[in-house]
Amino acid sequence: MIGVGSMGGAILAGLRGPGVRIEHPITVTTRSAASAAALAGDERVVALAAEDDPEANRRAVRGAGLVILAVKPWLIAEVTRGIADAVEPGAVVVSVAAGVPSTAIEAELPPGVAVVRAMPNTPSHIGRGVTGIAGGASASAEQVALVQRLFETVGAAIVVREDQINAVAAVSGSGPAYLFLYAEHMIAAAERLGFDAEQARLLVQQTVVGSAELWAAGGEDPAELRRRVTSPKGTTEQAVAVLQEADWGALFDRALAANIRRSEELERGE
Ligand SMILES: NC(=O)C1=CN([C@@H]2O[C@H](COP(=O)(O)OP(=O)(O)OC[C@H]3O[C@@H](n4cnc5c(N)ncnc54)[C@H](O)[C@@H]3O)[C@@H](O)[C@H]2O)C=CC1
Ligand SMILES: O=C(O)[C@@H]1CCC=N1
Repeated sequence: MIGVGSMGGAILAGLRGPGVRIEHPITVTTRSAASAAALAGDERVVALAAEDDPEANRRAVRGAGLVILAVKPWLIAEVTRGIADAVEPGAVVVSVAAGVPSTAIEAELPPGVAVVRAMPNTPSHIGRGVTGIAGGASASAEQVALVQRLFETVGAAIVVREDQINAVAAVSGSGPAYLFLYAEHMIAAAERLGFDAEQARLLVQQTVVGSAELWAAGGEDPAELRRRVTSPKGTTEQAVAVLQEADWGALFDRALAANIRRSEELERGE
């Protein structure tokens, strides 16, 4: 794995979690020596720092059947170019970057190396992620299935068309941020009602986590779960009516469209 930041770190943490068996150590590269040192002491991970060793990325990919690129979108081409002659023939290179088409990565690699895009999210950290996976023209269905199995070890994974990856990024890749934004605002509103910071955080965190687990446990439609909270002529319906004034349908359409527009800008190198 090249790059162990927020997303690479979440995937790595998920892979190191209980229930995942790692047969061979995962070689990862970080930019700084301090980040590599933080990963020392676990026999399942070999961490090399680009700062210490300019050959780190090339060393990491030698002998690897599966390579995950988890650097920022604008570094993907440069990093891929740097490892191109060290990648094993027949290897699968997975990019989790938003806004970098598979063709741009394939262009940097020798023929015979497959490129697969994956759009995961940070709950992968605790094995609860969801990932959209799309093979480039260079990838076979078996190679796409292999990448799907990898991401299934850190959550759920679905195969989509590459032209849907930007939409996956908008919905679930960025999705945790929307939920945390909700939590931030709810905590602030609770504090304005007079709760101290600790109480406000507990009330909101337990509500978010408990509601999510309730949904996961029963699988009912969220509209039904909402109905069960909303007593006719009760208090919830008053708050929900105020919230609905914001026209969440249109608001989410605009937010997701802005997200997708940014992926398209990244695709154009902007
Ligand atoms: N953060 C998220 O929730 C998600 C991020 N992604 C994608 O994941 C990729 C990484 O994003 P983040 O993890 O958020 O960024 P980040 O900045 O936290 O992580 C990138 C890491 O790559 C390291 N790095 C940079 N150049 C390197 C090099 N030459 N060799 C080795 N390591 C190097 C950096 O030091 C940094 O730790 C992006 O392409 C993004 O589009 C995709 C889905 C979700
Ligand atoms: O914000 C970003 O660009 C990345 C892609 C999806 C989530 N985080």
